[in-house]
Amino acid sequence: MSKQEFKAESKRLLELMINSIYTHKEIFLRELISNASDAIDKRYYKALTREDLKFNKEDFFIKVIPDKEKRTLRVLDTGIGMTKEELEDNLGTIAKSGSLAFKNENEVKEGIDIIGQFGIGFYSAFMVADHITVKTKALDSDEAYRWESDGVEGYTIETAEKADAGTEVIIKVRENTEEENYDEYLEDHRLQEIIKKYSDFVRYPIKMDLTTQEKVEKESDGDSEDKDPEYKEVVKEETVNSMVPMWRKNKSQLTDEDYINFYQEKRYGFDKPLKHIHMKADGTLRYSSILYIPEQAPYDFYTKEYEKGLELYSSGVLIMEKCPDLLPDYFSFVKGMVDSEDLSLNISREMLQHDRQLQIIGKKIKEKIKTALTAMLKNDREKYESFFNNFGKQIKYGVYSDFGQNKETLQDLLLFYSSKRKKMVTLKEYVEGMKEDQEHIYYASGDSVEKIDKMPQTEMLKDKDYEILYFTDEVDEFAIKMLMNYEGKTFKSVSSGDLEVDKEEEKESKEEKEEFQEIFNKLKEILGDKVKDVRPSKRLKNHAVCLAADGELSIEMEKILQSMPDGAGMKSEKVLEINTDHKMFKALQKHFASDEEKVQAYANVFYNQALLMEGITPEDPVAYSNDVFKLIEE
Ligand SMILES: Nc1ncnc2c1ncn2[C@@H]1O[C@H](COP(=O)(O)OP(=O)(O)OP(=O)(O)O)[C@@H](O)[C@H]1O
Repeated sequence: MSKQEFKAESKRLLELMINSIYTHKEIFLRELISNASDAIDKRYYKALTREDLKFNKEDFFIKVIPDKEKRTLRVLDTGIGMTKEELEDNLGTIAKSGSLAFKNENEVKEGIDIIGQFGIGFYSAFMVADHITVKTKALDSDEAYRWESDGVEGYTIETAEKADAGTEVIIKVRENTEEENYDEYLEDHRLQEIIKKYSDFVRYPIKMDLTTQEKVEKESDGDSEDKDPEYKEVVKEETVNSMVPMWRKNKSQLTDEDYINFYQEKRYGFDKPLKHIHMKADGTLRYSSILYIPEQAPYDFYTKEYEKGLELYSSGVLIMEKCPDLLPDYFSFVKGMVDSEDLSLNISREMLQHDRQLQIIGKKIKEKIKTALTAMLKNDREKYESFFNNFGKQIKYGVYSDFGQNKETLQDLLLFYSSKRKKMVTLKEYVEGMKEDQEHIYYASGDSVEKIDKMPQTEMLKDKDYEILYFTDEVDEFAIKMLMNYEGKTFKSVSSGDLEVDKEEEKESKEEKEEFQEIFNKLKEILGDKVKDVRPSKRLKNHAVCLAADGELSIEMEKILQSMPDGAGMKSEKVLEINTDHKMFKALQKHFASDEEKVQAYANVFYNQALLMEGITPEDPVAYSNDVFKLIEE
């Protein structure tokens, strides 16, 4: 059986390829510039390997020249050029990459960054062009050639005139359509913008003739100021790209200022970064990265609109503006870039073929950020607290999310306000400061430090000199529940039914309960399902009542869950605690045997007062108010 070759309808294939591979038309310029840069690289390589060739860096550049009248855009280079055969081979065969062949044939050395590998990029120019001309003269050749094509009907090659070696690609820009504005590819500022975005770190200068306004110098009559200055348009050749990628430089060559400038130039944020991390890896997977911890959270940071990610470059050419896979969610505030020459790109260069490489880089990045934050916490507490103020919530979400997978990584980065030290403390610091027989890490939840400070439930612990951590973010208690314990110490809410502070006092409290059993039973009967229990309190000193919660769900958590669309059914097991030494309890005792109506009012007022102190509105404010009046009327 004879083997048949596949036949391809090349016209269709070309059309398909051009219009379905790329998401953004503007990348055609990135592709042409990358080809030009590859061509110069090849010439540089030849110069390294041949004695008779010199490579004077200044002579090698890429130039981008738009012409609005002719609707042409020219991209020229002083690279290696192409012979007639190479033109046929490389531009006449789709998916044939002369650059990949060059890389394979030559042992490409350090300092050469050949980008092309698929043999596709060139044709992306047909997304914006209806006709392309390539004029080229190969190094060491006397002949120049012109390749022309309008994309669908094939191409022609004929001899041409060209003085020096190199290539000039002339694209005839399409006319605007209703959906598409092609004129922008003839505008200086737009071209500049595209070059900066994708090709800023191409190693050779990308030049453009740019028009600027210059003041006309007039004959002046002494020192009077020119009230009516005249300007003229001046065209100057300028280099548009920055060329040297900062991340390739050695750290020792760079100052803090350089890193700040880079952050601002790249518009990673409008603030100043708190810290930068510059890393390079030279193992099997080579990459460099500059990461920043910003000073302030962007306005949309805690919204769904915020997109995390790092810029991803392949050999200095931008592949992705925000590559999310390089950052875990809990470090989503980190900005910066990664450049690697070892990425396996897909043909559009918009994605990677394997995410394994990203996983490896991402893991290292995660470790570096953690190390940097830990060092900041240790060596520059003020800076760390400012960081935590902005991004701490994200770290807490990190502890809580993914079923607590990352809690160990993150637990030592947490800070909470301490009742005792009146400042932020780490969990480690809390545990180190625990009283000898203290078993739990105590915390109190509320809207603000000020409000928590006044919570009746904190009275007794403070009195006995226990330290309490104040949880003011909604996520705090959820995160801590996920953490379960820290260095073997479990977390306990000041509102929990059983504080386990003083065993002796607890015994007393039991005895007391027996003494007032009848009253407490009655109160429970009146309040019904609203509370799980009514008990005498030992934690209260000056206040009459408070709410405590038995079980896992605290009152604060219930409030948060209630505000969520599907959290309405979640209820905490509320316990009404009453201070039996308080005047109000004594008043209740007085009426207990004689006035059923008053006892009802007391029960409701006690309960609703406790709710109010938790920031919860009574279910029936009118009934509550009437009950209050009933009690003060005498
Ligand atoms: N300006 C140029 N100077 C010299 N050779 C060029 C130039 N532009 C293209 N070529 C040749 O044409 C080939 C095909 O280019 P094309 O852009 O289609 O693919 P590529 O750059 O090899 O790969 P990729 O699709 O990954 O960009 C290149 O490999 C190179 O050999």
